[in-house]
This record gives sequence, C-alpha cells and structure tokens, in this order.
Amino acid sequence: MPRGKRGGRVSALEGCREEEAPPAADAVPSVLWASGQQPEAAAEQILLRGIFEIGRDSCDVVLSERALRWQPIQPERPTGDSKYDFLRKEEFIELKDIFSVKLKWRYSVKQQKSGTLLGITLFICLRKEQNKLKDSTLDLINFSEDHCDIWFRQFKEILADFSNRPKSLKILLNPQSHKKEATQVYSEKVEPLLKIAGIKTDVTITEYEGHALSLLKECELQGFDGVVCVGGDGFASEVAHALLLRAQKNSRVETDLILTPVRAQLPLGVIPAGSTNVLAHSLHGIPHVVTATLHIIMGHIQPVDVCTFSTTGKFIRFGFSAMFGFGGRALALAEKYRWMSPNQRMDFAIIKTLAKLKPEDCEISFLPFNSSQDLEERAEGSPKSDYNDKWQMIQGRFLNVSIMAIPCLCSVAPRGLAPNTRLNNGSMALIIARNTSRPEFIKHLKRYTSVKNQFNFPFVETYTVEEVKVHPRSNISGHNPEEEDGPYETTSGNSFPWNVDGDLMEVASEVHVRVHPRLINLYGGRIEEMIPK
Ligand SMILES: Nc1ncnc2c1ncn2[C@@H]1O[C@H](COP(=O)(O)OP(=O)(O)OP(=O)(O)O)[C@@H](O)[C@H]1O
Repeated sequence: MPRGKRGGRVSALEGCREEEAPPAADAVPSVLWASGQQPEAAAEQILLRGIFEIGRDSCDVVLSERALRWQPIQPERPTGDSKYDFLRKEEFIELKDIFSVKLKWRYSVKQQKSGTLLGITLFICLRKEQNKLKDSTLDLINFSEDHCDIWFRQFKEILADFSNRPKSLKILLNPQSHKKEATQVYSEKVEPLLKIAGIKTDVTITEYEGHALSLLKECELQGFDGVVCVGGDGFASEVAHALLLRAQKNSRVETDLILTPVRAQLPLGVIPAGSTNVLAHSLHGIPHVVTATLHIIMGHIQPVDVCTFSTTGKFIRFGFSAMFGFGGRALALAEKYRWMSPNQRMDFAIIKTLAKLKPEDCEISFLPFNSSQDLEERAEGSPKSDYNDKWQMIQGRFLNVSIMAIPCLCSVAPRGLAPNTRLNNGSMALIIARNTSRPEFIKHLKRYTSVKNQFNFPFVETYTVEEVKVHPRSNISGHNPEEEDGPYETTSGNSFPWNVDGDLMEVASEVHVRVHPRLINLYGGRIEEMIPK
C-alpha cells in the first residue's frame, strides 16, 4: 500500500495548491484530544482500519462507531517495557466533533486540472477554555486513491447521519451594526466555515430598520433548516420577534393578544457583530464569532424562554429582557445622539441620565414562579389552574426595574445582569432598585462589573417570576418637551421609555410581561456543560 513519505508534512509542501481541502485554523494539538474522556473503545464496532501518516508518524488508524483512534506504528519491543508503551500512546477524536471531510490534493503549477492525491482532511470542532469553540484540521496522509476513497465515503456517510446539522440557512445581516463591521465579520469568519461545512446560504443584507421583520413576514423559508442573524442585540431581537410572529400567523394565533404563543418553527443562530451582544454572550458564554458559527454548524440547539410584552390587552412584541426607569431613559437619550459612535453615545447617555436621576412612581404586580408546574406542560400552554390568585403587589418610587428571561451576560456584567436566571428555566428575574441616593445607586451599578453580589444593597429586591405588570402611577414624569435634552423625552408624547433587548419601546401605560418557556430554539451550547468544573 503506497503511503506518504515519512516526515513529509503536507502543510509544509511549497509551491503547491491544496484546493479540495482548504487550510482551516492551525493543526490540532493532539494532547487536547487525548486528555478528553475517551469513549469506550472495546464495546464499539470497528468500521475501518488502515494506515495513514498523521503528523510525522505512520499510524495504525481505527475508525469505530464513535471515534477515530490512532497510534504510531513502532518496531516490536521486548514485552513489558513501560517506556515503549508510553511512546505508543493512543490518540483519538470523537466523530461527533468532525464537521467536514475533504480529499487533500496537491496541484503543481503545471498540473492545473488533475493533481496528486495526498490523503484526507478532517475538519474538527475543538472545545477550548472559557466555552470557546475553535475549528481545526487533521490530515490523514495516504497516496492511495482506492484507500482514501473508501475512508472518504465512510466519513461522508457518518456526517450524513448527523441529521440535526443544518444544510441550508437563511442569513440576515445588518450592515449598520456597531461600527458597520457585520459584513466583514460574515465574509471573513463565518462564510468560510459554512462553506467548508457544505452549508448552502441565502444572504440578505438589510437596508433599513425593520427590514428583517417585513422580510420574514413574507419570504419563503421552505427548504431552510434555520435562520441566522449577523448583528447586535437589537437586530437579533427583531429577527426572533419576526420568526415568532410568523409562527403565530402560520398557526392562526390571534396576534392582537397572544396568550399562549406557539413555538418558532425554525431555529435561530446569533452571530455577535453589534455594539452589545448580550444574547450571543448568554447563549455561548462568550461573544465569539467562531464559537457561534461552530454551534450552528454542529447543530447544537438550545430551547430558550421568551417574553411577550403587551399593554391594555394588546400584544406589542416578543423579547428576552427589558429595563424600565434608568435603563429605559438612558437608551431613549442615547437614541437622540445617533451621530455619536455606539459606545460613546451609550456612555454619554448613562452619565447624563445619572446626573438627572429620578425615580419612577409605580405599582408593580407579579406572579411568582411556580416551580411545581411542569415546564413542558407550560411550554405547551396548559392552563395555570388556580395559581393566578398568587399575584403580589409592591408600590413605591423605583430607580430601575429589570425583567429578564435570560442571564444577560455582557462585558460590563460578566456574571450577567440577571445571574440567577437561566436560558430556559421558565422564569424571569425581576430586579427592582428602589429610590436611593445617586452615590448608592452608582455603587450598585458598579457592582455588576465585579464578581461580588450586585443585589446586596438594602434598596435592591429580586424576585423569580412568571409574569410582571408595571403600572406607572402618574404620567407627569413622562414626556417633557420643554427639556431639550432631558432624559425623559420620548418621541411619541406622554409615554415611558423601555429598553427591550437594546431597542427602544415607548408605552404610555401599564406594560404586562409574561415569560413563555422554551418558545424558540437558538443555536448554542449549554453553558453549564461547557464551563470547566
Ligand atoms: N440597514 C439598516 N439600516 C439601519 N438600521 C438597521 C438596518 N438593518 C437593521 N437595522 C436596525 O438597527 C438596529 C440596531 O442594530 P444592531 O442591534 O444590529 O446593532 P447595534 O450596534 O448592537 O445596535 P445599537 O447601536 O442599537 O446597540 C436594529 O433594531 C435593526 O432593526
């Protein structure tokens, strides 16, 4: 059986083009695989066994149902010599970590069409520290076309069995996100990986605010396995809202007042390319483009809780988190300074809103989380029996009210704005900051950046809830047209600004927020599983 020359590392060949197998990231540090939990080899059926050169060694390679294992071939040694056993240490990768396979060819300048087969390249998803995923390659070198063909077809078959992985995606890209880098992020980091994985894409670059919403109302999504948005939180929230609205319309759910929404039909992938990437950060534990892309490619799915926002019996929108009071006012003010860079205008608005800090006089009623009810039942919209009489009410003057269905991890709050909630535990965190002095409130805000408990202040209360109604008791503090750049201005007269996933929502009266367990599937890994213990 012809084999590659010893020591002839393929990536080191000069003057050659390797077309079929483009170089992905750096080669896999094999020690990483070996240190993982090895799948039980003995019990597995062997699919193929053969010899390939891996790295600089000729290896005995075994492909079984769950893993690919290899061991350098060593000359016979006297038995019982532990030193040589160590040298023969087996390495492996699990098949579930492979996302593509290509034949590796060498083309010289003269060989434009038919090149020389060098072997097979496997594209692998590696788990790194801090929840990061990274793409890598493993070259299996063998010059025999027949040999490689058998292995190549076997790998293709294995990959085809991962039916949860998307084959075709609708991509929506906001070119205006953050510093307008979403297009570059997509073409440089996302598209090459999707191509290697053989995923078909249909890309729409949005042209105006609300474009994604109107497009997803009408466009044909048959044939797509998922939708992916490239942008920030406002954009991701718009796309999630659009997918959920579409699902209600398809199921003929009355959208004037959505009580028990149906789940979105397609999963959504979120590529972080905005000024705030709270959703992607909460989903993946890190706002990292390659990690987000690999979760999509690998078909990792997370069902995630979603809130509905309504007022006076009318549905407004879907969303993942909201802030009323300080958070809403700061966003409303930042929106007036769109000409500034995103970070600049938000910093400026926060400082200005702090300078004019004012409590909101309101009544907050909430339904505490009923942990005894089955989440699956709730997700299916089963009635809540007599639990409705458990509503509680608090009133007073509040500086900020946060209502969050997801942990809201972000760079300024590494533990999350709502560290006690999970992506899909069927509850929301209600965090209330009562009126206090400005220095005390600032101290509370600063705590978010540290690992200390940001809620350990006498004026802060936290609840785990299923529903919340925020009812401002007077409208006086609403719109104040006299105050040219005051923090209370809204664009629609006497209304109160809310910050819903970084988007401004202006509502004049009571807002009713309800959480709906696992309403949308998002591409992402389980953070709890991913954080090393
Ligand atoms: N082509 C476009 N032009 C202007 N706005 C757009 C366009 N496409 C989408 N949008 C809107 O831009 C808003 C903000 O986008 P996104 O969240 O991606 O960026 P961001 O930089 O994180 O935003 P923000 O500056 O609000 O934090 C979204 O609400 C979205 O509807």
